[in-house]
Order: sequence, then structure tokens, then C-alpha cells
Amino acid sequence: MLLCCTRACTRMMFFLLDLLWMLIELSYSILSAVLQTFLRPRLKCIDGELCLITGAGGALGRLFALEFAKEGANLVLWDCNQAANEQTAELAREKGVKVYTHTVDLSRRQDIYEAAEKVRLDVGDVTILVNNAGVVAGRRLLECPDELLERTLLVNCHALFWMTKAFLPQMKAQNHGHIVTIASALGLFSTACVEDYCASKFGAVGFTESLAHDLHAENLNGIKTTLVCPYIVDTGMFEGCEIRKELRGLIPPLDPLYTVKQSMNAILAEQQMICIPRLMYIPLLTRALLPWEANVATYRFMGGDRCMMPFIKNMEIKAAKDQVKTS
Ligand SMILES: NC(=O)C1=CN([C@@H]2O[C@H](COP(=O)(O)OP(=O)(O)OC[C@H]3O[C@@H](n4cnc5c(N)ncnc54)[C@H](OP(=O)(O)O)[C@@H]3O)[C@@H](O)[C@H]2O)C=CC1
Ligand SMILES: CC1=C(/C=C/C(C)=C/C=C/C(C)=C/C=O)C(C)(C)CCC1
Repeated sequence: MLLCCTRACTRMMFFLLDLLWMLIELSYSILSAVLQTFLRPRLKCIDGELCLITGAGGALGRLFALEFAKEGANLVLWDCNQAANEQTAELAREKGVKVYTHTVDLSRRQDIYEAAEKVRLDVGDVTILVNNAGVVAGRRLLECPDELLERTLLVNCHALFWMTKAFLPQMKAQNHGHIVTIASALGLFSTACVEDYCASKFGAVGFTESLAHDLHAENLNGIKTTLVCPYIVDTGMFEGCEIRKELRGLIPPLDPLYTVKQSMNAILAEQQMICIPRLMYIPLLTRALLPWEANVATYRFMGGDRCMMPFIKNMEIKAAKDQVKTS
């Protein structure tokens, strides 16, 4: 009986000590996040690291490649668009780093594994992985071919599994590496007419967060993850997407270079997540805190409910033109 009591007391003492330790860690992390917002955080050096960027022929992918090259990282560039990828490589080589290119279709698991094996054998261990490639169907759900919907999930979400399975083991062996996911504000809250995109980006957010917990639980503190969630970026991918006119000055589409520079700061500061702009934390919070109807009312007022309509129209016109060309 006495032994039982002593055991229960010891367990309770450990529980209380653990609670106290958690509160200290919690306060420390809030304080350091607040300080990081106002002070310049220390940025890590990535000179000589090997950085793989997917979708490197695209707008943000190219800018990421040039920023990583500026920091002295050697590059492996993947894209399905060979010409655009080679153009990025040419620009990056001018910064004096080594650049390797591969034409890879990220919607095909086998292509990813084969290209990853080539990188391992010919170039070496990737230490920074930037999962940037992304697509959107840009059609109303009921009018969209199934394959187009599937492609969004394959490229934006499933590819993250295969990329991580291909490159994380080398990082784990060294307890050194960084996995970056370019997700989206639409991975944190949603809007109409982009069901495929939201599903894939919510998936990307969940995947990256779970991976970060996994690495922590395994005490692999040398491997970092960064989740990047931008609002509309002026790259053409969401051409036409717009909110209510009166509010466009308050939340304008982001400049691509600004978006990439902000992301780089977060990556080099080893920040786990960044919303660009910071205002995007507000719809994330209201989604969690307010009743559904309250969110619907704010969406309607801000034009968040119909923001994709002009974009979808644009895409329909483009698809019709493409069809005329091919017929
Ligand atoms: N633009 C925006 O408003 C925002 C974009 N994002 C995200 O940022 C990332 C980059 O977007 P952005 O630069 O604007 O887009 P881009 O379309 O300019 O770039 C995407 C690149 O990925 C390539 N790509 C597409 N499918 C595949 C595939 N199956 N395999 C290999 N490469 C592929 C594209 O090739 P191709 O051109 O031949 O299709 C293109 O070169 C995406 O993940 C996007 O979801 C997040 C928030 C906002
Ligand atoms: C829904 C919504 C908004 C609009 C968001 C938009 C227009 C996001 C577009 C994001 C894109 C294009 C991401 C690409 O990855 C507001 C007005 C901010 C707040 C109210 C809710």
C-alpha cells in the first residue's frame, strides 16, 4: 500500500516537473518568435551545399535557383519543361556554382526514383530539397477531366512522399539537411473553384508538419523543414484571380522576387513556417476560431468567395483556344 502511494507520488512529481518544463519551453519559443520578428535572425551559411529545386523552369523556381546560387549552393534543377529548366541553369551558372539539370515528370513516381538515383550516383547527396513545382487544374470540378484533377494531387502532394523517400535517408545518415515545401495560403484556408488545388496544398501542409514532428520525435535536430505559404504571386499561374477592388491595395498580389526573398530569409533562419504576407495568418485564425457562417460573411465582403471566377474564365478561354489549335 505504502509502495503504491510512493509510486503514485513520484509519478505525479514527474508529471508536474514535465508540465513546468513544457511551460518554460512554450514561453521561450513564443519569446524567441516575437524577437525574431523584430530583430534580424541569424542566417545559416549554405555555401557548398547541394540544393535540388523542382519546377526550376517556372517563375518562382528560377528565382529560388538564383537565390540559392547567390548563397553559394550547387544546384540540381528538375522540371518537366526542359528548355525553361536549361535557361534557369544557364542563369545560375553565371553566379559561379555547379548546376545539373534533369527533365523529370513529377506526376510519375518511377521517374522521381530514377532521377533521384542518377543524382545520388553522379552528383552526390542532396542536403537542401525545395519542393516547388506545382500545378492547378483551373476548371470547375464538374467540368474538369479526371486526369487533370488527379495530376494536381500527384504533382503538388504525392510527389512530396516520393521526393522525401528518395532524399531523406541521406540526410538522416548525416543528421544534416533541409526540406522546403512551397505550399500556399490555399493550404491553410480555402476558396471556391479550386478543389483540386486546395486538397493538394492542404495535403502538402499536413505532410510537411507531420514530417517535422517525425524528425523531432527521432531527435534528428540537424534536419530542418520550412513550409512556405504565399498569397497570390504575380507569376501568371493564377492570372485573373482577384479580390474586391477596394481591398486590392491592402492585399495586393505579391511580387515574385519579394516572395522568394522572404522565403529565403525563412529558410536560412531555419523557420518552420512562413505565411507571405503575414496578413495571411488572419484568415487562418478566423477559419479556426469563427463559426462557418461568419467566415462566409467575411469572404463575401472581401470578395474571397468569388476570387477565382475570373481566373477560371481565363483558363476556359485558354483551353478552348488550345483545342482549336490541336483540332
Ligand atoms: N503563383 C501563385 O500565385 C502561387 C504559387 N504558389 C506555388 O508556388 C509554386 C511555384 O509556382 P509558380 O512559379 O507560380 O508556377 P509556374 O507554373 O511558373 O512554375 C511551376 C513549374 O513547375 C513545372 N511543372 C509542372 N508540372 C510538373 C511536373 N509534372 N513535373 C515537373 N515539373 C512540373 C512547370 O512546368 P510547365 O510550365 O511546363 O508546366 C513550371 O516550370 C507552386 O507550387 C505553386 O503552387 C503558391 C502560392 C501562390
Ligand atoms: C479567400 C479569402 C481571401 C482571398 C484569398 C486569395 C485570393 C487567395 C489566393 C491564393 C492563391 C492564388 C494561392 C496560390 O497558391 C482573403 C480576401 C485574403 C480573405 C478572406 C478569405
